[in-house]
Amino acid sequence: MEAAALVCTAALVALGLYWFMWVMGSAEQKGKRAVDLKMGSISRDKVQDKYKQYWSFFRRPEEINESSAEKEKVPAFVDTFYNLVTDIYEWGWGQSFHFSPSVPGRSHRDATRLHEERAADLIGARPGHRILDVGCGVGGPMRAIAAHSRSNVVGITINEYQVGRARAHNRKAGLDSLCEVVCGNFLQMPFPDASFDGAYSIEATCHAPKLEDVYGEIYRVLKPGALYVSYEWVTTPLYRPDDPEHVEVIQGIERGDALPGLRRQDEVADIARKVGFEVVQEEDLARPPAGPWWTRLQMGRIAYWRNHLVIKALTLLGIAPRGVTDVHEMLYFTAVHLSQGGETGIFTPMHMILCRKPLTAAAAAGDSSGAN
Ligand SMILES: C=C(CC[C@@H](C)[C@H]1CC[C@H]2C3=CC[C@H]4[C@H](C)[C@@H](O)CC[C@]4(C)[C@H]3CC[C@]12C)C(C)C
Ligand SMILES: C[S@@+](CC[C@H](N)C(=O)[O-])C[C@H]1O[C@@H](n2cnc3c(N)ncnc32)[C@H](O)[C@@H]1O
Repeated sequence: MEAAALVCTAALVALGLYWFMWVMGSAEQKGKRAVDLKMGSISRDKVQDKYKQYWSFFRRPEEINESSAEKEKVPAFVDTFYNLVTDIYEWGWGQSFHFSPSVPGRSHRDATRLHEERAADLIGARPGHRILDVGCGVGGPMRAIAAHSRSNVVGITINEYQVGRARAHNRKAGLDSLCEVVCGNFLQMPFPDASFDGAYSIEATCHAPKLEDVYGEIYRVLKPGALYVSYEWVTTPLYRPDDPEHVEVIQGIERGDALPGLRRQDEVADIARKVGFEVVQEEDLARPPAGPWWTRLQMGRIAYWRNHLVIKALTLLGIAPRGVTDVHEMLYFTAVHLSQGGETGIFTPMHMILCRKPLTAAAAAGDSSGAN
């Protein structure tokens, strides 16, 4: 009898562990399981070192912009960052690596899709168009936009591992005839001049040390008359650089998100005009009546602790590589800083700017008008 009870208890514990670690996947989607957490293209034994290198580079984000040698290193460290975080993002957030305003009565998944479709509508994407996705991640937005507009979307990301993930997801979704993914640097894109009918970037250009460099490249590859929309990460006018608490929050966001210094909201349109764009519309999509984007991060507190335990256990069992716990801990603090940035209103991840490449070069040279 005692032996039977022991066997039953052992079976229950084993079942519980299996459920906790293998079945209970992400907070949002069951696309990625904890046991499949890799660290991109980094080999298992290098994860901890790579994380340390990343952290020592981005620990003092304010210093990166002071030296051009440091600025040049940014894309390589951003690539390392996405090797470290891509699987954790997919596991704990889903295939769209961005925020969206919450929509009462709708799921996060719906709110995410609506935010993505809005970008497609703003640039008038339609069947037959060739649209560029600047910094495409694993392609969540690309698939939503291709399915919504039936346009052909070409995504570019600096991270090879994301290219593989995005292509696999595209195939699985049956959208590989509309979606293409290229590995490359958006500061020097491998596309001919005037080869796209439209472009968008969702929470990606914040990784560029100089916004004019990426905007200049997007301008180059767009056809005259084509539209470009971006959801930008910026500090708002409520941010006070002389308030140590504000500085702590903003630097926390920069460190944990591989950002070489956040820009101010009022800088973005000037930069777009500087490279030749006409600014058609500009709006912080996080402002009321939009629902708060940061509550999704806060509601996940219990999920973070569960995830932390799962990752710790998998590391102890030798299933997840050493270093994953450090990356996960960094992300936890990033989430705290992001939600403080949202609550205080000093930061927004969705400052929307809609730009047009003028039809003629003369119009581009002559444009110094403001947004209309
Ligand atoms: C645009 C960027 C990324 C934005 C977001 C998609 C990510 C920013 C912070 C990430 C996360 C923080 C906490 C993680 C949590 C500890 C873990 O258990 C599960 C995943 C997180 C929720 C993770 C998910 C993605 C983010 C919200 C930047 C990089 C420009
Ligand atoms: C936060 S993710 C957003 C991904 C996608 N837009 C989404 O919303 O799911 C930022 C993306 O920008 C890409 N990126 C950052 N710097 C880049 C660069 N210099 N060249 C190309 N891609 C870059 C990253 O690889 C990543 O795919």
